[in-house]
Amino acid sequence: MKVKVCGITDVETAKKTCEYGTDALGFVFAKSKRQVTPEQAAEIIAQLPKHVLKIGVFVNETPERVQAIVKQCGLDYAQLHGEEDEAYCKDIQVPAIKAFGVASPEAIQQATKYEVDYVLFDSPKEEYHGGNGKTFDWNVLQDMPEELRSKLILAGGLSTDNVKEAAALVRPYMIDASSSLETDGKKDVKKIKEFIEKVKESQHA
Ligand SMILES: O=C(O)c1ccccc1N[C@@H]1O[C@H](COP(=O)(O)O)[C@@H](O)[C@H]1O
Repeated sequence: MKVKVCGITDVETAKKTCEYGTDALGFVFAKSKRQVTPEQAAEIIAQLPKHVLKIGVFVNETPERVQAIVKQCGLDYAQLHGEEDEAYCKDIQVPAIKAFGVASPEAIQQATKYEVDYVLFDSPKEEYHGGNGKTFDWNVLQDMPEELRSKLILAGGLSTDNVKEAAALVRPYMIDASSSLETDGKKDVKKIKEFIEKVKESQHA
């Protein structure tokens, strides 16, 4: 099972997270406690190994700005975490992940309509569109087509305490976390290391 650590804001944490074996790192360009500028993200990304995926998080941004930031920073994917519709996602012209707030099993039907590389299931939005550290009822994902499951990124309040249970129940392609990997609002490399280990153990469980 793959793992993504989201909300990276400094190069030391990014490098350590790569050393610990993350598959992907997330950089938030939307309104967030973890927001970075394209210039900050580009400077961090330039110092990281190529094999780790770099994912930019956007909320209701213009396609032109998403495309420009993807190019400027060398991002592998744009994570669209707002109300971007099917037409927006079809026309975005960069590799894309569409995020959905999951309140019921209907999220599955909604997600299957989108032509994107991956879908991400998170808890419903609050003050911020994501990164709220809240879980949702994973049981609503029980009857998911295997085709969707194979490109599913599971997020929303995942931590070392609950990730094994979530991974076993949902069996996503990738696990994504941000809030639980912080202490006093800053990424905590000890928590990141433990979390990556737990996810990697999950695939053997
Ligand atoms: O991390 C943020 O601050 C953020 C802001 C706006 C949109 C998405 C954001 N992050 C994504 O939110 C989910 C859940 O994170 P958490 O573990 O519950 O904190 C995850 O996909 C992040 O990529």
